[in-house]
Amino acid sequence: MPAHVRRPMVAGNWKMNGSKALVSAMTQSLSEVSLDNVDVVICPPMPLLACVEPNKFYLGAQNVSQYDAGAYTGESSTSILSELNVRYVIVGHSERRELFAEDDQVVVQKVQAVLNAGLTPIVCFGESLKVREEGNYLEFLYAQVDAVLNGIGAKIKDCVLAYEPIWAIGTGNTASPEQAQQVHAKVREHIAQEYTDIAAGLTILYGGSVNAANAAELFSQQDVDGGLVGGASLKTDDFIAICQAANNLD
Ligand SMILES: O=C[C@H](O)COP(=O)(O)O
Repeated sequence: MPAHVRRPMVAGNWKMNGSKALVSAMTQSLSEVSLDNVDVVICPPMPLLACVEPNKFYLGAQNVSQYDAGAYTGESSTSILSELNVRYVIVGHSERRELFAEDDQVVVQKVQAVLNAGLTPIVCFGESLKVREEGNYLEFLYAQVDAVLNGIGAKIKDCVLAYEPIWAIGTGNTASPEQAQQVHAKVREHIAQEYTDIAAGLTILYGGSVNAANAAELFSQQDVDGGLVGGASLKTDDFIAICQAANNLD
């Protein structure tokens, strides 16, 4: 059985960090390495999107409005993002869900808006430490995924998924490769119950304290198709090492 049937992806989520200088440094560093076997996505803060000229990587946004246009102060639409060469949009990150009260309904609306614009949502799901310790985390995760499936059906094939256990985000407490693989395989199986062929081809990223030292082992898991990287995506050398780990998979 081939170890990896899906093309790997590494997406760097800068969150509310970075600068024009980091855009230049990252663009330069990525231009100097060969990453032919991985899709690399950089997701800087919204205002920096306009400074990026994607070269050997794709551009991603960390958020988008669910509305098309109009009186929505502070929001950005899919059409504006498209003009800035954005190809991917992170939707449903736990920080958006928790800090900005985005529930499943809003997540679905945003996923629909992104798909309607011809862009690719990176749809995040993940459980808290409490839910994990209570033991029913798979049911919790299935419910998050089902909310999206119920909203978009077979269009799930045009999405990237990202499993981000909240307890692993920014904590250094990375999920073990076995923990990541278990969830990825179970979620893929869950989706396969209705969408067998789509599930097999679906890219499912892992996010939560991915770093240059642990990336290769995480990405070598059969159902882990790459990473959604926070803190380590702000350091050019570390981020490139993570991209190379995905690029160099068997
Ligand atoms: O979107 C990225 C994740 O929240 C992971 O962040 P982290 O790599 O800093 O743990």
